[in-house]
Amino acid sequence: MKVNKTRPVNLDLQTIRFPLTAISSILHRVSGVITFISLAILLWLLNLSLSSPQGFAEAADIVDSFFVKFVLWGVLTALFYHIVLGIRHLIMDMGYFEELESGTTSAKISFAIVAVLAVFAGGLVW
Ligand code: HEM
Repeated sequence: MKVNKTRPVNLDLQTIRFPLTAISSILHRVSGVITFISLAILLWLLNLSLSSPQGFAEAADIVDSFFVKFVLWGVLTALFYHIVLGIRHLIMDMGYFEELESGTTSAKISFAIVAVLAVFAGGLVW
């Protein structure tokens, strides 16, 4: 087969820019995996806190550190991201926001909603 050697080739990763819709999609997968992994840890923590008064004190002690609170905030934010962008996904499955322009706008609006929910998550954790 004859190959056209003059066709444009772009392998310079520094010049490749992902569109916002692609970034929102990748982060949706990442947030789903984070939610899946953190579920086991959160269920273990819930079980510990419900096991006995000492268990509750132990669980409260674990959560009472900046690092753990920061991780909990990240987990909650990932869950909010997954839910908000998941709902956007389901709306797109119904045939809306499928064009580049409306898809980019809906991604921006979803990001803004997640930012508000991330602040709310911070209020819950601290
Ligand atoms: C425990 C809760 C949840 C976990 C662990 C979870 C995890 C995941 C994972 C790992 C994926 C696969 C992502 C991929 O392969 O691209 C996924 C996809 C998806 N999730 Fe969730 N999810 C949860 C809750 C939710 C909720 C509450 C919604 C509601 C909006 C939702 C909506 C979706 C949608 C629409 C997809 C498909 C995305 C696509 O087709 O690319 N998920 N989820």
